[in-house]
Amino acid sequence: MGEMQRSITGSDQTRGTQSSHNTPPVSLSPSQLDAPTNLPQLYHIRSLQGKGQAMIAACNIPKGTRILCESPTITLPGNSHDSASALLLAQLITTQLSNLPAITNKHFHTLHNNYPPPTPAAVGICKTNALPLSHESLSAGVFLTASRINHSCAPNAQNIWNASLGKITIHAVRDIDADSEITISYLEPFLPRPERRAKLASAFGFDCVCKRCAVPPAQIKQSDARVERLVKLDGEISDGHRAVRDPLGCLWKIKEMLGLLEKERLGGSMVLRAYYDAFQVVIANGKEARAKVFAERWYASVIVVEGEGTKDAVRAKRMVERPAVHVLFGMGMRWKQGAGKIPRGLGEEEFGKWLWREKVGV
Ligand SMILES: C[S@@+](CC[C@H](N)C(=O)[O-])C[C@H]1O[C@@H](n2cnc3c(N)ncnc32)[C@H](O)[C@@H]1O
Repeated sequence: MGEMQRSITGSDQTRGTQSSHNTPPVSLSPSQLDAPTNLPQLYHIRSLQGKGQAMIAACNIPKGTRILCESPTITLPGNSHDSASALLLAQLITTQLSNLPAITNKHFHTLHNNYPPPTPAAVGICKTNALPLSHESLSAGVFLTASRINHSCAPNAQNIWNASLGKITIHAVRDIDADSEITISYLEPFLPRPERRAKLASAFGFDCVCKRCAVPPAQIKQSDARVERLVKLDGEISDGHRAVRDPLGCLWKIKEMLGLLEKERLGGSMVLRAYYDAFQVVIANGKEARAKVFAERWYASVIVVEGEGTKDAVRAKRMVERPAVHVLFGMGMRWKQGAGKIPRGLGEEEFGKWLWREKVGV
C-alpha cells in the first residue's frame, strides 16, 4: 500500500491493494518466533471457532498503532502460474527453507495449508499464507505471525509492506477492543458481498464468516448498494479531466465517498486515497489553503496506515508544508486563493462547509 494512492490525472501512483493472499493455523507466542520486533506484545495467537488460528488483541489498541512489524520467512516472486515456474517456485522455496534455522523451519510447517497433495506441502503453505510485499512487483512473503491474521470484509487492521524497513507492518485502522480479533482484508476494496464470497471461496478456499458477511439480508442489500455507489464514485473521481472540468462536483463526490466508507466501516487506505484525491483536486485549481488542510488529513491517514518515515509519509508531509510544490498546482486555477487563508475559530460543521466548498462564493 502507500499503495492505495493514485493520481487523479492517472500520471503517478498506483491502484489496488497489497492485501491479496491466503493464510494458516497454530498457536505460537510471538516471543517464540524470530520476528524481529521490539514492540510490546499487543496480541495473542489462538484458535477461534470456524477460523483456525487467529490474532487477538491483548489490550485496547488505538487506531494508528503499529501492531506488528515482521520480516518475511520466505519470499516469493510475482509470477508463478505455469508449470515451469511452479517447478522453479518449489525449488526456490526448498532452497530458502534449507537455509532457515531448524526451529523456524518447524514453525513454517505449522502454518495453515489449503492445498492437498500432490501440491508439495511447503508450496501449499506458501500459497495459503503469502502476503504482498509490493504493489508493483506482485512479489509476496510468508510470515510466521502476520500470516496468522484472518480476513474480514470490514477489517480493523491493515498490512503494508514497508520497503525502507524491509518488513511488513500491521497497523490498527480503527480502535480495537481488548480480546477482539485483529483482521485484515485479503481482497481488493469495493466488492459487493456475492463477489467477495465467491472470490474468497475460489481464490482462498474458505467461506467467510466475518461480521460484515453475517448481517441480515436487508442490511446486505443496503451495503451492496453502497458498494455499487462507491465503485461509481471511484471511477468518476479518478477521471482527471473531471477534476479540471468540474472540480467542485469532484470534491463533493469525494466527500460522499468518505461518508460511504465510514458507513461500510472501510477505513485505512481508502480514506487515505480519498484525502489525497481531494488534495489533488484542490491544488490543481489553486486552492492552497484548502489543499493544506486536505494534505494534513492525507498525511494523518498515511500515519495511521503506515506510520512515519515511509515514502508516502515523507511525501504527504512535504505537501502539508508546501502544497504549491505539487506537480498539479495551478493546472486548472479555477479558484485562486493564497496559502494563508484557512479560517480560524470556526466550529466543526462550519469549517467542514468551508473545506468542502459547500458555501456559495468561497
Ligand atoms: C492465512 S490463514 C489465516 C490464519 C489461519 N486461520 C490459521 O489457522 O493459521 C487463512 C485461512 O484462515 C481461515 N480464515 C481466514 N479468514 C477467515 C474468515 N473470514 N472466515 C473463515 N475462515 C477464515 C481460512 O481457513 C483461510 O484459508
